[in-house]
Amino acid sequence: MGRKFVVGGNWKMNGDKKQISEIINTLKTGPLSPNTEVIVGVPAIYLEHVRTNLPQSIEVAAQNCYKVPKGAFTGEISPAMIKDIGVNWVILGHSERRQIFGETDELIAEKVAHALEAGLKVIACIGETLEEREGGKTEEVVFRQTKAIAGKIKDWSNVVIAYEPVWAIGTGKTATPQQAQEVHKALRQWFCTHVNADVGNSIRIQYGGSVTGANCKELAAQPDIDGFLVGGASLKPEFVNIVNAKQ
Ligand SMILES: O=C(CO)COP(=O)(O)O
Repeated sequence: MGRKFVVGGNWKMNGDKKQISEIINTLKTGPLSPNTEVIVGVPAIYLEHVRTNLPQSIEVAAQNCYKVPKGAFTGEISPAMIKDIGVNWVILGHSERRQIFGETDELIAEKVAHALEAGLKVIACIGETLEEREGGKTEEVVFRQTKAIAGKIKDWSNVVIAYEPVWAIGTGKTATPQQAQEVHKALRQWFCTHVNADVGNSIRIQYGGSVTGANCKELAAQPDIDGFLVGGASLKPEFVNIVNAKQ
C-alpha cells in the first residue's frame, strides 16, 4: 500500500537555544532512515531558527495555528505566517490543546480545514481519556473526533492522523502494540466506510504516547501503525532510534 513511515517529534513547550542546537546536531548526525519522513514540532518562537538550521530532508511543524489568515486575534499565528517562513506542517488537535486550552472538535476541524486551504500539511491528533477507555468508549470518541474533521474537509492527502490515547501521554504507560493496532485498524475501517477505501488504505496513522527507543520496534511492526508522534523522547538522542524503528 506504500504508506511511508512518518515520525514526528513534538517538543511541546520545551527547549531553549542551547538545547535546540543539541537536538539539531543529533538530527544532523543521525543517521536517519531515508524510508522515514521526519517532522519536528517546534515552539512557534523557534520555528524559523530550526527551519533555517535543519537540512530540507527534515520537515518542521508548528504545534498550533488559528483558523483564519490574519486579523485581530492577539497572540495567535496563522497558517499563512507558518508557510511564509518556509514551514510546511502544523500539529492540530493535540490533547493538551483540547484539555488545557478548551479546543473543541469543531474548532479543531475548522483549523484543519483552513490550514489545508493555506497549503500546510496537518498532523491531526485524536485520542480517548482513561475514563473513556474504561467506559468502553474508545472507538466512539476517536470516531467522533475524526468525523468532525471529515465534516469540513474532502481531501485527506495532506493529513496524517496521530492516535494518542490521553492516558499514555507523558505517563510512561504505553498502549500495548495490540491495543494500539486495534484502534488503528478500527480507524482505517472508519475511513474506508465513511470517506472511501482509497483514503482508508492510504492515510497514515501515527501512534503517540510514551513511545521510546525501547518500545518503538514492536509498535512499528503492527500493520496499521504508520509512524509515531513522540513527546518526551523527541528531545533526546533516542529519537534517532525511533525514526529508524521500521527498517
Ligand atoms: O503527546 C505526545 C506527542 O504529541 C506524546 O508525549 P510523550 O511521548 O511524552 O508521552
